[in-house]
Amino acid sequence: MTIQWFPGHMAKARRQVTEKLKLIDIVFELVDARIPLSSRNPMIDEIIKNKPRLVLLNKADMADPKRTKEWISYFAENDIPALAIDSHAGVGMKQIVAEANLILKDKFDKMTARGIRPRAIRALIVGIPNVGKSTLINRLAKKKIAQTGDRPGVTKAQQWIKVGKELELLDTPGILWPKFEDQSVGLKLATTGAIKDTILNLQDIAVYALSFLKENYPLSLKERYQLEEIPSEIVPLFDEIGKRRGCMMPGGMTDYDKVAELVIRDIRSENLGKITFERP
Ligand SMILES: Nc1nc2c(ncn2[C@@H]2O[C@H](COP(=O)(O)OP(=O)(O)OP(=O)(O)O)[C@@H](O)[C@H]2O)c(=O)[nH]1
Repeated sequence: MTIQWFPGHMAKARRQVTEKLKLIDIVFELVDARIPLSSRNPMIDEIIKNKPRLVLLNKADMADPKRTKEWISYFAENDIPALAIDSHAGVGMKQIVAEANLILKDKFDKMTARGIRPRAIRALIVGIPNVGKSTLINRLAKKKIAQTGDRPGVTKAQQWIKVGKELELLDTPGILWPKFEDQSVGLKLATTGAIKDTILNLQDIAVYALSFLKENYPLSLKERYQLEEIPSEIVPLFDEIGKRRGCMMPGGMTDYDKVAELVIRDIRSENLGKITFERP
């Protein structure tokens, strides 16, 4: 479902998350491992304030493992614990519980010392649309949780989902908006499929993606499209890919829309390998 983020919706989404923060011990901030900055909410620090937090770099199966390591170090240097996970396959689920236990150890030890009976850690998943919140909840719950959604504007009763004995999750995640201010953020969100293609021009997205790949993953580009050399200009690169892939119009002109579509599809289905679009 696409959400139109108007200022009123943002305020409401923020209020809903703020309300839920009162109920929980820790926030699991879900980001896309391929674009860990662009897939973050720009106001997240201000919204969650000093609530303990664990950043989860989701879809790590699609990201460049070398870059994922760099990102985890980057977050650690900023005193934010982070883990790489793949909610789709269920990789990293045990580490989430272990890491949450570690982060909250002091708080829970103090509670025990004061004679408060140990209880499960309570967590809330937050993230921008399409980052994998429902997939993660279902993975952790080990069953499919009904998707009633917590769209800005829709309210429902809170329910806890048990994850083993040690963790409880709020069943509806907090949905927050991405950064929109910066054109390159929009292009990255579109390239990875986080926002609908119709919002941005397909050729613009492909120009961004191909320019990035040319600089950062030239070998993947060469291999996928059987290019001997990568043209230094973007239009000849479109032409070359078009020629190799039969994206031509009658009369021998390159069908640029078709090339754009093909490239974007290839990126999203990992045909160009594991790619990360941002470095710390
Ligand atoms: N490869 C891969 N795909 C994932 C992963 N997690 C989620 N996905 C896919 O990403 C898409 C979006 O996942 P959802 O769980 O619906 O995302 P969401 O954050 O709940 O989205 P909204 O309901 O729009 O807020 C789905 O197609 C998932 O299958 C992952 O770790 N790896």
